[in-house]
Amino acid sequence: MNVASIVKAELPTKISVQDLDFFYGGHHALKNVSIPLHTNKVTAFIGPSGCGKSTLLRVLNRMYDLYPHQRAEGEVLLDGENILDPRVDVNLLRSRVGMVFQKPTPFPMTIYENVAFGVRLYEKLSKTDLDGRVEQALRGAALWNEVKDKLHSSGLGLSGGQQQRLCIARSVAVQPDVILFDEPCSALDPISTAKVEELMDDLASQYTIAIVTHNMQQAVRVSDFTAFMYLGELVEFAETDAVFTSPKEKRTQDYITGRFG
Ligand SMILES: Nc1ncnc2c1ncn2[C@@H]1O[C@H](COP(=O)(O)OP(=O)(O)OP(=O)(O)O)[C@@H](O)[C@H]1O
Repeated sequence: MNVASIVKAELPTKISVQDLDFFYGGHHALKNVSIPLHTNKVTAFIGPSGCGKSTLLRVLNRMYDLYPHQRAEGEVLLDGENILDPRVDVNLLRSRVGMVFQKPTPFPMTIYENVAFGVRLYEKLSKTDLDGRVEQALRGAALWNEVKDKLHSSGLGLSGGQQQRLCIARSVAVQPDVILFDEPCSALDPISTAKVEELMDDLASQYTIAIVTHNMQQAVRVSDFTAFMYLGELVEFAETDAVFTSPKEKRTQDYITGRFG
């Protein structure tokens, strides 16, 4: 079934995944997945452990390239260009499609350097422009007010929630088109989680966002669209309200009502 066709066709699409298969050696982890990520919308990926959510996210910025024996087949179009094409510059791709991981992973350097580091890889900015970019990114990640007086202290001295927002600032600083969040709140306390969720809403005005989450309430709170995956297949994809109030597939219904997973 072409589940993606159910969704409003008129919305602009930033990423279009088409007939994607993914293999870890002999293990077929994604099976014929087709799904759009609509521009400036938040798409949540839900489903039981091992269904392929993180794998799909890792395909979207070719993270799997770092590992031998992992391979993707099909097409992933970013603004119409197939990013699975071996000729694509993966460094450039990763500057356009940023990723925030489950555990905050600041570099062992100052708050300022954490944010400036990626920018320096891609652009040569004057000191004033770089300072401006760092401030803008920290503001964008709702962290500026908490760190503006200690920009030259270590990023590792921040709380877990602040470290995660620092990682978001690091992604935002290189001005990507898309940000991928892989369970970004699972290591955070409820207050930090609320801050990151609130932030996601603001970020969607500028970026296209995909988030993997085990927390269904979180998917409802933060996303415009929800994709339910099961055993490597995309079972259902629709507007979040529709998925949670009137799922079309029994497996989705069973999952969201806690019958498995
Ligand atoms: N490095 C790997 N080598 C081999 N198989 C892997 C590897 N990483 C994941 N898999 C397998 O691929 C499938 C999909 O895994 P994936 O991590 O994408 O699932 P997930 O839905 O994100 O799970 P979780 O919710 O537990 O994070 C699983 O069967 C998993 O065991």
